[in-house]
Amino acid sequence: MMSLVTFTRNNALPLLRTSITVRIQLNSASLSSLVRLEEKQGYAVVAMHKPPVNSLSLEMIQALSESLSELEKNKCKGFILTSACPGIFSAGLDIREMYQPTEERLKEFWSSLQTLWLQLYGSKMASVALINGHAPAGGCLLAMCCDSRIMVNGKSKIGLNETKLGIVAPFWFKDTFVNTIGVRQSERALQLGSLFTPDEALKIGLVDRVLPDPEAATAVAESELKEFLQIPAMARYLSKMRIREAALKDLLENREKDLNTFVNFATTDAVQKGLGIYLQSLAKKN
Ligand SMILES: CCCCCC/C=C\CC(=O)SCCNC(=O)CCNC(=O)[C@H](O)C(C)(C)COP(=O)(O)OP(=O)(O)OC[C@H]1O[C@@H](n2cnc3c(N)ncnc32)[C@H](O)[C@@H]1OP(=O)(O)O
Repeated sequence: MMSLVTFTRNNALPLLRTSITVRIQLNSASLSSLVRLEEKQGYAVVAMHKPPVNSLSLEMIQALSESLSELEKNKCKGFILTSACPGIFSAGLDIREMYQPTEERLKEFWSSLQTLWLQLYGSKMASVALINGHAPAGGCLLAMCCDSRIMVNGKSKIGLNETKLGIVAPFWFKDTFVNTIGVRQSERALQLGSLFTPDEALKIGLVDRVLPDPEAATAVAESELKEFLQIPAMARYLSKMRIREAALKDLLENREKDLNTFVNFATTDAVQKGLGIYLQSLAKKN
């Protein structure tokens, strides 16, 4: 057993009740640095660190889940979700998990993603996504689960581009999208698989602020999180649930069905062929 996540204290006045270093015991020796947790004054920074592109493999998804559980266990009030990989927030689901998979791993992969979404979208903690790079598909989903999104300006894009890969975002991705940018924008963007520049994302409400550089974005993310944390926690959380609870309930009640739908769809010849071609196109680029 090796630690997957290290949680390092660097502040003298923590709200989080942790010892100097908390190590979460998980089941693989090779996963020790996928998520970096840093304790700040009154909140935490959760930084994804799976170079080159923070793709959401099974292990990465589980590492994020474990990190959130650890924060909850330590009564953390809020966190900033960001990336420790320059230029990339997250490239979304690891396509290799869905390409020529074993059924067992594919099921565990999807079930872990469901768990992460339920945890993040329904979190009692306040959260801000500091989007410091590309955020397609699953990367966009992670950002949308947060209470606020601050994006660094530049060449990065954000959106749900699943249709471009010949796949379909599941209903709970769609629900998260609709709750963020509304029905009309979602219907159009989902069909087209649109990826938005920071300014375009700002215009449709997919992000809340665009800042010129990572330093400015970090400062704004911190002040944004502090603003959320100043609101009485229960009132803030229940208000958030007014918007999110229907979507959360829908997945909770239909997890098994959603899992079967995903496995059946992902393993069709057409999807496998499409994913293979997409992977090749990514590799050719290099
Ligand atoms: C199947 C049933 C329905 C399922 C519904 C699923 C819902 C959500 C699906 C997803 O999240 S699918 C993932 C969608 N993501 C993308 O389309 C992004 C693809 N990647 C890119 O566009 C680019 O990599 C980038 C993020 C813009 C970064 O570009 P950059 O030039 O910096 O890096 P690359 O050279 O392209 O990539 C480096 C390296 O990483 C590999 N890679 C990139 N993205 C992924 C990924 N999502 N999964 C796995 N691997 C990925 C890429 O192939 C390169 O590998 P090497 O060539 O270095 O081996």
